[in-house]
Amino acid sequence: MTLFEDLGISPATLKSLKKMGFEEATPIQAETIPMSLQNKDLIGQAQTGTGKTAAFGIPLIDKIEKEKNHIQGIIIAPTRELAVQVSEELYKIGSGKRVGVLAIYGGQDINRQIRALKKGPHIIVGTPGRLLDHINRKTIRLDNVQTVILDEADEMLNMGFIEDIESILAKVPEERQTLLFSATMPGPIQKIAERFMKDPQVIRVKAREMTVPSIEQFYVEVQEKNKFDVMTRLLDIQSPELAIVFGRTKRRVDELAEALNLRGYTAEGIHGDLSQAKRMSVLRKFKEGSIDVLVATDVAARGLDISGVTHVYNFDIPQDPESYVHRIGRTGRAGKTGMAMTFVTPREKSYLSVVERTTKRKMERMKAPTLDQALEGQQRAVVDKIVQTIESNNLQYYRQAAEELLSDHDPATVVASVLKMLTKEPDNTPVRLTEEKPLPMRRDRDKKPQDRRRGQDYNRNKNYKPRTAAKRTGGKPSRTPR
Ligand SMILES: Nc1ncnc2c1ncn2[C@@H]1O[C@H](COP(=O)(O)OP(=O)(O)OP(=O)(O)O)[C@@H](O)[C@H]1O
Ligand SMILES: [Mg+2]
Repeated sequence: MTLFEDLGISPATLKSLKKMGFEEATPIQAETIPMSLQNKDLIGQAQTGTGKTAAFGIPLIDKIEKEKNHIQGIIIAPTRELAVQVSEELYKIGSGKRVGVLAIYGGQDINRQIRALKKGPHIIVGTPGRLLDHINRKTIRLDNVQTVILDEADEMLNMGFIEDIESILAKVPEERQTLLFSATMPGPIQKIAERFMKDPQVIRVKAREMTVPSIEQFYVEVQEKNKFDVMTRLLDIQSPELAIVFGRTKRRVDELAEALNLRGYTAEGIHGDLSQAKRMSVLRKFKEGSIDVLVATDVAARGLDISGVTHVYNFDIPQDPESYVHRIGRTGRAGKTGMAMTFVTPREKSYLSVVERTTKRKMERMKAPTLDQALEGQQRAVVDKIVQTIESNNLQYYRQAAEELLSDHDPATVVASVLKMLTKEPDNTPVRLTEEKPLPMRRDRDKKPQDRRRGQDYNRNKNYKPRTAAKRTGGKPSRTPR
């Protein structure tokens, strides 16, 4: 166990951590904070949900010279939502010291950002495209930046952001500290390290598995055409508090969200073709619990930290093990437990073993549930709710009606009809889902990272040409405005 007090952190920052309820440092924090405070270049890899944000955020905040009103640190993140989330966490860590943190991302009014920049923030968290925009307009100057952090570095490489990042780093003084963090560090990340870092230390938190042990992992073998029914039955049985469903493409995400709504679930999709306002509002509703199911593409959910996500459904099996790790890592965060279900069609079974080999963890087989089991699950959920209501013991206004009912009918009949009324019976409303082409039979183990994002373009760099996407869909990949 490592206490933050033993890591050389200033009292002001320790005070903020206390306020945030952080009692002890996680392993990646314990290992990287002291080195980072000494300005070393680092590559930090640790499992999802283990506090990498604070691992780079705490020393960054600590090193900020408060009186100097210029940008001293920048953090680059692959998506707008992640930039916002990271800036919020940093703001909290820096609240004791009153450090100025600003998120800068595409889809938000640039003039508003320029006004905020004039106030002299110490730290900027941004997406590559919009950061570059401001640099070119000279509304962001990086001459005094001492620390650069790439969060989800491997993802930014996948998305084709490398040239944007290179242009940004060219404006930062050479004698900076550069940090790279992600739960996955596939081979090509070495390229970034060689290009942008000075003799980086690699810190990998030693873990037997690449995924956290507190996530139970299952696979369900199912034919493509039965996937949706199986998923809704599982949702009925498992009754997640909050669930994330992953689909392979943006079209898939839209169709799944619509289909789930048709069957009576409150679901909304999130992906790169939606307006920024819509993306933000969907996430807000999901966090507040007014949506139970968030349907997402891989990219949309990278790094997101939403408490209360108890279940992850891989409706389409991910194309590579890294995506799997990040997808299921939306649950089981900060020591909580979670459950992940991966649907696999017979043709795609080889992907399952590739995932298992990489994560060094076997998924347990789960049988597709029957309709009866789904009904049972729903009933159980209602029974639980009734028990909770009994325990809350706030029933005086209902007693008289209850006693009248019981004088005319036997108790079991009364309770059974209440159960029937409250139970959401499994719903077979027909839905329309365009069949996804199965993933190609797997031969090559090391696909080029650029080939991964078929149809998933998300704030992507203009120089990025998703070769396979254009070919397969016959259309030009769209691009979200910066
Ligand atoms: N030392 C700590 N004690 C308690 N909670 C912590 C601590 N450090 C971080 N957390 C909380 O744990 C959660 C996960 O942290 P974070 O989002 O930084 O994980 P991550 O390692 O970046 O995951 P991912 O790989 O998915 O991006 C957050 O809610 C964060 O506030
Ligand atoms: Mg993170």
